[in-house]
Amino acid sequence: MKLPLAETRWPGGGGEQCIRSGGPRLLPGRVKEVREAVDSHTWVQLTSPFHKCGHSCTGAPRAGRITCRRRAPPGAGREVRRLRPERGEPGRPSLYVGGSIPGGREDRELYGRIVSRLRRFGAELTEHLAAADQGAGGEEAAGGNRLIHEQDLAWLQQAEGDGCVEVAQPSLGIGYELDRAVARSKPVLCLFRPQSDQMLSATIRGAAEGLQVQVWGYEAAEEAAMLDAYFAVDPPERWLLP
Ligand SMILES: O=c1[nH]c(=O)n([C@H]2C[C@H](O)[C@@H](COP(=O)(O)O)O2)cc1CO
Repeated sequence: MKLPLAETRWPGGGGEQCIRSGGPRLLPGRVKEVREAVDSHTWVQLTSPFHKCGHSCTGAPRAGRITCRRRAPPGAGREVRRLRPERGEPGRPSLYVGGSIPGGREDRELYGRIVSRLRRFGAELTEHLAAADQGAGGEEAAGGNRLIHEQDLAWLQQAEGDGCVEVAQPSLGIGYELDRAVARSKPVLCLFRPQSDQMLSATIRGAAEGLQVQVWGYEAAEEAAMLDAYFAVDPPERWLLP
């Protein structure tokens, strides 16, 4: 996936803030990445504000930015880092959507329709699922697989509204996400297309339990009606704290 937030800055330019290490507010997996970014005089986008500076800071740190004002060695700062953007919108319940990446590229348009319908009900956190430039190998994110895993789980945790997973394409990743969602008591709608020529795992069928995990059969082109019906009964706003 090509991410728009990857940028390069020369240290010392334009009033950026300075930081030596990420500090305790960073996801643990990102501390190394932040240190590397500082050392290589690149900058990275973070999801939370911070203020832990070993150099001289000017003004208030800006949320989500990190840079180093040390003198750059020749050639430093040219690396373009590919990062995942911040997700969610204040005041709207955030929703998680999952679907197979390696097995589901032919369903990308369907995933796209699910993602855009879900936006009616909340801020969608995992829209990269339907990204046009996403190959079967998945994303290329700075920080690699560990970052993808940690950030997906962070988004899952962040989701106030229900999760929605398209389960027609067998996927270890979806099974894992479903388990994590259940462990965190997040309601999940699993959408399965009986006409997909796939067998839905009995374990997933058997995971359906009351309101928390629901498994619905549908046909492609019915996804909007399914989501409307699901959220009509269980609007995600109820998950927002007052
Ligand atoms: O690059 C990725 N980025 C990513 O967010 N995922 C997550 C989102 C999907 O809901 C889930 C799919 O898992 P799998 O790749 O095993 O089909 O994993 C999966 C990959 C690559 O497998």
